[in-house]
Amino acid sequence: MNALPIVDHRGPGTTETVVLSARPEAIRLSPADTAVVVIDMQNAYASEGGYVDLAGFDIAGAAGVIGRIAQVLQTARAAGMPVIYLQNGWDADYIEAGTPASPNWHKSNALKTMRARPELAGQLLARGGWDYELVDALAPQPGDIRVHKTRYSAFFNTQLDSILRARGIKTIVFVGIASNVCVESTLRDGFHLEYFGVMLEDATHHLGPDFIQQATVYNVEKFFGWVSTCADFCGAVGQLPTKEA
Ligand SMILES: N/C=C\C(=O)O
Repeated sequence: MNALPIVDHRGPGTTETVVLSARPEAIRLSPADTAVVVIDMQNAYASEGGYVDLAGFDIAGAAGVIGRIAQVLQTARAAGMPVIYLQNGWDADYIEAGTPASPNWHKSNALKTMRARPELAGQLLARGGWDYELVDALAPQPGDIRVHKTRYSAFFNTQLDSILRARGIKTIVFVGIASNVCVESTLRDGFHLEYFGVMLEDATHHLGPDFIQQATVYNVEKFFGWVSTCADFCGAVGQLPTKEA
């Protein structure tokens, strides 16, 4: 029987690789060129009283995602994979958010919520505020990298691409919120920048109806990358030698 296909973008001689079970096919990972990118795990998107909760989105699934992301990050760090946190938001004066000349001004649900509820002015997604901060349960560890972004895709107006290329990263494992907004936007842009994107579907959470998560998973699996799970990632990467911190 023919062996199942395994995607592998490395040349001969790469050591320390594992095969991650994924859809539509398994993909080979190496800590030498794989990073875990944590999208927007901020109070704004995952905590009660944060921006998306105030905007009326259902964040009930966020707590489970936080626990699974914590497992993924612990496993990735032990294997020596870079962990890169993205935080979405703007300066306290919202200069970076744009004006009515920017579609962000019109589409950002954070900005629209503050315009509808003036008592929230200056509180949502403002750098330095609680809403913008990462959730306590996923506090960065020594060696982790933090990148600020001002739009959905982490590849616009940021140093993410050069941070990844400067480390020889070719594969990005995505976790975080929101699956269908910042996660999918960044994974799609990563595809066009020649990165192999892997979405850990149970370590992401969507904004909107449940079918939205299925739609993003379908898009990634069919057009932009690969889909796997927290358990498969930890099971595979957990087999790699532990790197000294
Ligand atoms: N990030 C995902 C959505 C938003 O910021 O409104």
